[in-house]
Amino acid sequence: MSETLNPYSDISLSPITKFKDVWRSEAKGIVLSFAERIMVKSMPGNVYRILAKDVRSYEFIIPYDEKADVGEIFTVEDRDMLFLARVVNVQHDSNYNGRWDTSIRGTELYDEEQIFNRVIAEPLGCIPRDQTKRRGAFRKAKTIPTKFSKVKRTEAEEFGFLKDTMGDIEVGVLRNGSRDTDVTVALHSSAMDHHMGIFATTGMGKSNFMKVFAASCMKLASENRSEFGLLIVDPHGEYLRGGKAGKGLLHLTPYASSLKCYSTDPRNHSLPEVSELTISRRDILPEDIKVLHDWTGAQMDALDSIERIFDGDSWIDEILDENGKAMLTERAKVSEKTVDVLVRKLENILSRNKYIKSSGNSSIPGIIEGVKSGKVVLIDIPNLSESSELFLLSLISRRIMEDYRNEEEGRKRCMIVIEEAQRVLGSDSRIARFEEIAREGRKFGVGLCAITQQPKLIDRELLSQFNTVVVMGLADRNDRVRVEESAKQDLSSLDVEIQTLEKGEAIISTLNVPFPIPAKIHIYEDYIERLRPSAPERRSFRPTPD
Ligand SMILES: Nc1ncnc2c1ncn2[C@@H]1O[C@H](COP(=O)(O)OP(=O)(O)OP(=O)(O)O)[C@@H](O)[C@H]1O
Repeated sequence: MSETLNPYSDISLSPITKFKDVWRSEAKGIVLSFAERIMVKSMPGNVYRILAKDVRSYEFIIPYDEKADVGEIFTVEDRDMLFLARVVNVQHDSNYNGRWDTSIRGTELYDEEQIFNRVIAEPLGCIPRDQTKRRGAFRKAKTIPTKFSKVKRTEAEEFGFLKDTMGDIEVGVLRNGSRDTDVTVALHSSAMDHHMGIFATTGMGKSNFMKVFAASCMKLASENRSEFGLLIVDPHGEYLRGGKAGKGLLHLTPYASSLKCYSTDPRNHSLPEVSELTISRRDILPEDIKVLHDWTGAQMDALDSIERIFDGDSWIDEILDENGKAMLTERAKVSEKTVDVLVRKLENILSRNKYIKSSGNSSIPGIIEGVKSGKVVLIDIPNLSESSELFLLSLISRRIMEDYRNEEEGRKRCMIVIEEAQRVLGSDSRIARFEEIAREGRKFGVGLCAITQQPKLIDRELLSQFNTVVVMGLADRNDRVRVEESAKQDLSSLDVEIQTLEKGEAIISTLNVPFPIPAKIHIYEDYIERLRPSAPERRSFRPTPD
């Protein structure tokens, strides 16, 4: 049942009521009653009054023709305390106690003085009025603001306390409803080995987010402030030079020294910033190639036997040789037919993945060195199959984990980006390597950044290991529920807001910030312009003209 705005039953002043008349009256110098003043004070500067309801939900009303956006943050002023609350819903409401009077009033269907919008807002916390800039002053609200406290749209300076809680990896600005503020939103490097999930329906801005994130990491590395290296394996070839309209990481020329690129695309090999990707046969273990095919049970057993019988450095050469084949049949009792199929498949893999070389240098030591020194390492593999992508990602991740298991002074932590993460962290499609990193990577300083359009397919328990969640618009209810269930901060009340997010808008739940932050992610192309020093630098990579 809707609550009448006029709390004084003995005064027959109808709610939003007579606003305009009363406002005019005061302007004319007519003395108003206390209740009338409450109404009047709700008008200028869009100040409202809190009406209800409890510690978990506030309600106030605004004129029927005024807007409040889901996600917008309002401040409730209660003497020396400010309570912040975020709009979770807006409803049509009236003083007709739920029964709409539809008789014609003049030319209208309703009496406009009796109708209003009821705003439902979720408390975020409270802060002493004189400490809005002080670190740690903001805390959860354990009580409700006094009834009829003033409510108004939160001003930029009241977000001052948030500036202190932000981290070092800039990704966007704080969004207040649909309005962007000038408060920078930045993630904490220290939270990155606690894993990060980027969840969004297709086209909502995941790749743009990753490029902005990588650009900030490159900036930190160039300033010697990077705390972790970032590994990106890009099967779409969009991060290096950019896509059709967008720009790539190579365009961030001032920080190019913090980017290490490897590519399988010969067109990129002439660029001095890019090395040709080569993987040596010696780098590969039988377990690595398991992701490259749908092997039968017998073939899987044979691969396990190879691991036991042959030397890890030379097993590919040995198995391609007649003596090696014979050894496998004799010592591991693998049937000749299975050995033949296995060898044929292996030859097939080698001919399709030309970056696997029988001799020469491997890129892997350089990749690991790049990550350990806190750089962004980009592995550009356009036109390779999905299985080749997973093979490379899995192989490099294994080598990183092997390295990171040993203590090493001065080494930076590492974050591995996985696109379409449901393929490797799914309830039905897990790859042991990534499951292992999700569960225990943080012990060794290795974190995952899982990007997916379908978080509902990610294993529930693995998802709960993700301490930073960036949600960018999820149309599917099951996807939202899965993310809301596993996020460390309560996102359930933000369901409507998540459904209404536009491209590039996000809700970020992460460690060290007091509530899930509504953000507008920078557009990469604009952001790198901002990062560019005014004096142009001479670099060998010449971006193609726009
Ligand atoms: N922060 C942003 N602000 C404004 N527009 C954005 C933003 N991020 C992305 N967009 C718009 O959305 C489009 C799609 O972005 P992007 O390619 O990053 O989405 P995606 O989620 O990675 O898509 P896909 O799932 O198809 O790979 C961009 O071309 C751009 O027009």
